[in-house]
Amino acid sequence: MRTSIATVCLSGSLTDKLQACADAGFDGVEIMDTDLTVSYESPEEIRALCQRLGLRIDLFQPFRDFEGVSEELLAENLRRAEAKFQLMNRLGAETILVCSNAGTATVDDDAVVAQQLAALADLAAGYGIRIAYEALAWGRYVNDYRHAWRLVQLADRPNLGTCLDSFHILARGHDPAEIEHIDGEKIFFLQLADAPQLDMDVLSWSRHHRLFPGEGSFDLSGFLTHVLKAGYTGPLSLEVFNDTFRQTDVTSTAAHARRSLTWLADRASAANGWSTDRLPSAQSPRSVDFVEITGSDLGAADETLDQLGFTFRGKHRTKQVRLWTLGSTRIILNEQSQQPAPHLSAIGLLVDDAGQALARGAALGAPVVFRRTYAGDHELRALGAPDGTVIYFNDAPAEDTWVTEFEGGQAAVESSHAVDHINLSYRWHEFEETVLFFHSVLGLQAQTPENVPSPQGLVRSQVMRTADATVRLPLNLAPPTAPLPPRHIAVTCTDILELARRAQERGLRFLSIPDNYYADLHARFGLDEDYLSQLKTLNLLYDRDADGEFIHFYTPTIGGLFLEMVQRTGTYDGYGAANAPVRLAAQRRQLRPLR
Ligand SMILES: O=C(O)c1ccc(O)c(O)c1
Ligand SMILES: [Mg+2]
Repeated sequence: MRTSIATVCLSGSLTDKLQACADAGFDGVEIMDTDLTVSYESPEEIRALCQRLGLRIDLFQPFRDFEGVSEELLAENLRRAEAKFQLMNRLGAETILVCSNAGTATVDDDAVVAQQLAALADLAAGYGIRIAYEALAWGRYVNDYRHAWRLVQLADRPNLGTCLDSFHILARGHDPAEIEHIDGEKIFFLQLADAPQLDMDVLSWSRHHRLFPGEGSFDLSGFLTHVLKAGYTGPLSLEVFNDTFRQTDVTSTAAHARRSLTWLADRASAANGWSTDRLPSAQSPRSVDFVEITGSDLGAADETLDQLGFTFRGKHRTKQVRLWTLGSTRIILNEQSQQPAPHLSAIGLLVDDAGQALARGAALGAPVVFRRTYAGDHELRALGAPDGTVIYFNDAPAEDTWVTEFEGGQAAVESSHAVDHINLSYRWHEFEETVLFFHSVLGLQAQTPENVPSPQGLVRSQVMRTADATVRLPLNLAPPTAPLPPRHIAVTCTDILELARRAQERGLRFLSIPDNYYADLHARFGLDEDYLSQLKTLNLLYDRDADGEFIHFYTPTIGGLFLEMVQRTGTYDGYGAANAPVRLAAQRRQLRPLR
């Protein structure tokens, strides 16, 4: 697999971008015309830099609004093109992307348009240049890849081919299977971009919301399969116009981009039984093995866990670490930290093969985290998620392995309590990369995102989970100027009223819910007065849909996190989304800004 990336995906100057592309291991680049225009380096200097960095200039782009025009405009467009061909000769770029006319086209006649493309190709031939013609989804007359391909066939020039861009094809809902009818040698270039499913005009969707493969909802593995089956042998190139990636650190975004192609090539190979570009197989987590909370003073966490009915299982024999459990929920309190505020620092996952999970993550560029272990301690392997949260893998039963290292606590109490979900919050620049991390490394599926209003702006919420929903990670994206919302661990129970009452007796102060919420609950669900007043007394929240009910409560925040107890009835599969704004507003009242 040869890889390439358009300079428009990244922040910085052209030279910054080229350096970052080389560092990330790309083989080539698509140089955007404007990136060169705003550079102080000459085309020869950029060419020499690319050579030194081992980058091929796979494409120069875009050339706009060429075809389907009057004779007079055609002459002007050919003059404009010739100047770019001369520039490309200096740059050492051999292929130019010509996108379908979205601005000045007045002639909707395939014979005429093909003739004009043929004239352009003939002019380009004199400079040794190839034309890759791309149908923009919003092209005036040409906006379907099949139409662009018909025009390329009609024009019939050896140096004229087509450029396929997954965004334009999939955003319009055009069937990608017909790509297999195109002669592979005539697919001069392939651009790949994912995107979330959005209901908006296609131009804005394309210019602002494209994502790297694996981060959106397009079936790019299926798309790539069609292109490869057609016989395309050129580079897989990323062309992702995205408002966030244009601002994020160029080096890490280039690495993030490169990882998305490693994942995609593996997916396509796996789907087709090909042996090339394969990664160690994804280890879908079976369950949450543990959650670790770190901070220099975790006394408040001990108190809260005790009030919720967790069992203290003891102190670690060699480290300043304690363990609390409730059923299969294991919470580790780690005081080996300089950072005073308690925060959710690590998640342990039970997988079938921890070595394989680690190898896959490492092959996808996730840092392997080394942890000092003492003689006799069970060794857990770990990767760093993009925000630094550590993900541990265990493939042996916890109670028989690392749990035995804790001493001086009480015996385990059998119960059905388990981790329901772990809610993780992120800053604006960490989010997409985290989605790609959980999807590519662990095979978690992204659910449809939702926006939750908070007093400091909209919080984007996107759940990532295993196919069987045993491991669920709702990810929250903080508004850019707001403090990071606290993270939380939600634990299941079967009798939440009883559990809440006992917790209250032990002194737990629940996150206080306003009376207005209960008036709204009454209006929405017509709950029995007595039940409603029990919910209100205990600060419980309630949701219901056709599948069942969801009853839950929150503890006050402890530094950067809190706990939630939840009871699901029937097959309720949500997270009480209607209650999230109530929680965010309630927490705002008691929160001071974090990190
Ligand atoms: O948004 C655009 O104008 C644009 C330009 C060039 C491309 O290859 C493309 O896919 C979109
Ligand atoms: Mg494109």
